[in-house]
Amino acid sequence: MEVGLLYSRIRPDEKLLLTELRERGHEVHKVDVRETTFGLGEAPEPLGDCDVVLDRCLATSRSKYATRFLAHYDVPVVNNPETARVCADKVETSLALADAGVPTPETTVAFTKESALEAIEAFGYPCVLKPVVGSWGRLMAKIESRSAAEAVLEHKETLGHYEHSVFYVQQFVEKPGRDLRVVTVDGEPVAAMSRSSDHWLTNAATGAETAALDIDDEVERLAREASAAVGGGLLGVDLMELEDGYTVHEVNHTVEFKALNAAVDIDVAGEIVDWLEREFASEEAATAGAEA
Ligand SMILES: Nc1ncnc2c1ncn2[C@@H]1O[C@H](COP(=O)(O)OP(=O)(O)OP(=O)(O)O)[C@@H](O)[C@H]1O
Repeated sequence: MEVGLLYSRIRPDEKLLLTELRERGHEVHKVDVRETTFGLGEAPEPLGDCDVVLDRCLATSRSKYATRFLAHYDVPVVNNPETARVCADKVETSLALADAGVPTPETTVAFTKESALEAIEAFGYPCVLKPVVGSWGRLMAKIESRSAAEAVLEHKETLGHYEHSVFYVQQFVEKPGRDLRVVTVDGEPVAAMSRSSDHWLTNAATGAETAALDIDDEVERLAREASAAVGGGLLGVDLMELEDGYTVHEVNHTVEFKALNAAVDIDVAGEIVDWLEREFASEEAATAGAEA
């Protein structure tokens, strides 16, 4: 297979994928998105010749448009632009999950600080204010009082990027000190872990402790449904445990899996490449890969 890897920084996750692809004899083209331009005609070389391009861009704006261009050139891309569009934006994700009947935390969106304050008061304290675009728990605020709400809203309105004037207010979920991450390929769970922390932010990027997780039927079903809701592909579905069931708070479209790979006995990159081969290798490429 010829695989394009669109990146701006090669993280350990990309290294794992590159190693796995090369060991299997696939030809990999690393393309730095910062040095590439996308026109309306032909695909930039060498992306046009690839059997599949992996979008591993860090910036959601780059992911969103680059995947769109690749689809325009008829080059298969993981993830597809619809998935990237939905997952890159927390409002879109919440709507997609709600439309599909997947349980997700109650959320209200407001466009001024006055109406955001009303939404916060309606949830009561604590509640959560999240940037609509962003990851690694950055700029997420747990709001514990009206005075804190007023201060954060004023900061966002005065100092924030224009996206910060979309106020995404969410119920605070009383989770048991951890959340769950399931990596899926077209809905099929590959591996899962829990991420525990004393901090309310329990994602691995904030230094949470990770542990392998055997998922139950309910988590598997929700991971499948969440994947389908956002358009499928290679995803990280994040869930929190409730007293009775689960709630899906995020679906990641350029999923990091280094921490997961270290936590489980499964070769996550290997499973991902197995899936890429199944989905995107032409018959001759698959044979070449098998012979290598
Ligand atoms: N509504 C909520 N109630 C309680 N805790 C929450 C809520 N939403 C998120 N969290 C906690 O905050 C962490 C980060 O949340 P979220 O995944 O939405 O942010 P993010 O910036 O997109 O992070 P990442 O991209 O690393 O997954 C979660 O792992 C979870 O522990």
